[in-house]
Amino acid sequence: MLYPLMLRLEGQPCLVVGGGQVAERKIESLLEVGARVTVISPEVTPAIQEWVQEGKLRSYLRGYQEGDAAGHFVVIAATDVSEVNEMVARDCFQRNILINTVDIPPLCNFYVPAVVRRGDLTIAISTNGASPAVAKRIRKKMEREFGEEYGEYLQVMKSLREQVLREVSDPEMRKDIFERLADVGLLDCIKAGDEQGLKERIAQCLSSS
Ligand SMILES: C[C@@]1(CC(=O)O)c2cc3[nH]c(cc4nc(cc5[nH]c(cc(n2)[C@H]1CCC(=O)O)[C@@](C)(CC(=O)O)[C@@H]5CCC(=O)O)C(CC(=O)O)=C4CCC(=O)O)c(CCC(=O)O)c3CC(=O)O
Ligand SMILES: NC(=O)C1=CN([C@@H]2O[C@H](COP(=O)(O)OP(=O)(O)OC[C@H]3O[C@@H](n4cnc5c(N)ncnc54)[C@H](O)[C@@H]3O)[C@@H](O)[C@H]2O)C=CC1
Repeated sequence: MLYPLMLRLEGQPCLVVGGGQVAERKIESLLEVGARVTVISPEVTPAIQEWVQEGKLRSYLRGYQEGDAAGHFVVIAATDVSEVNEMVARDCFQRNILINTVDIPPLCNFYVPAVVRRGDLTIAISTNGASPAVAKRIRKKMEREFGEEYGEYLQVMKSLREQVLREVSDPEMRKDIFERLADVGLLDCIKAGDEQGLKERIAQCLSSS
């Protein structure tokens, strides 16, 4: 069984070995969260080439050499040559580096989940490696269920939470208010563009404290 984590990778050195379709997908998700990405691969896809030209990542256009993984926080071994991916994984296990080996699940100490993002909301889906295709399908289903309104909803909830943390000193009372706010249908108001209803419901929750 896997332990789910949300990692803060901003500014962290991450290495992707290989520059094909799978590497491209993993690089894109690393760049999205502000990781400092290096790619090592004799050849890269046009999209990766473009990111390099835009200065979004560093590239070494050559094969992986033993020890290249050293000094990285996260490494993704994404070549189409299993022996190379195995060497990368070995380097990482020796150094306690987080390693995702795209073609050999037992040589991963983490898997990449399918992800839905709506502002501060992140939904990560994993099938424990049983079926990435199913993870993708569930991701698409969740994308339909959790619309863009969740971004605004969580912004509202976040600022209300900050306000309550500032203004209400009793933790029990705060907890009650947060649960009422989460329960009172603010999402529906946002979805319907009902500003008035939103204000009324918030006021109701805050005043009955
Ligand atoms: C173990 C894991 C390691 C890791 O990569 O982290 C892994 C391993 C492997 N994937 C393979 C194949 C495919 N992977 C995808 C897609 C995704 N794979 C992702 C994650 C993971 N894949 C991890 C487990 C995640 C979990 O726990 O569920 C996703 C979620 C995240 C991402 O990669 O960004 C992303 C969907 C993102 C999205 O759309 O939302 C598709 C579908 C497609 O490409 O359209 C196919 C073809 C269909 C199929 O095989 O199901 C193969 C066999 C290759 C071969 O046939 O040889 C292996 C190796 C093996 O299983 O041995
Ligand atoms: N985990 C996942 O999500 C998935 C994994 N896979 C697996 O991922 C592997 C890679 O798939 P693709 O990206 O489609 O392959 P690809 O053929 O598009 O890319 C392979 C890349 O590896 C590079 N490479 C080859 N030898 C290298 C070396 N010695 N050092 C550094 N880079 C080297 C090549 O230059 C190329 O850029 C496949 O073998 C497949 O088993 C496939 C689909 C999904």
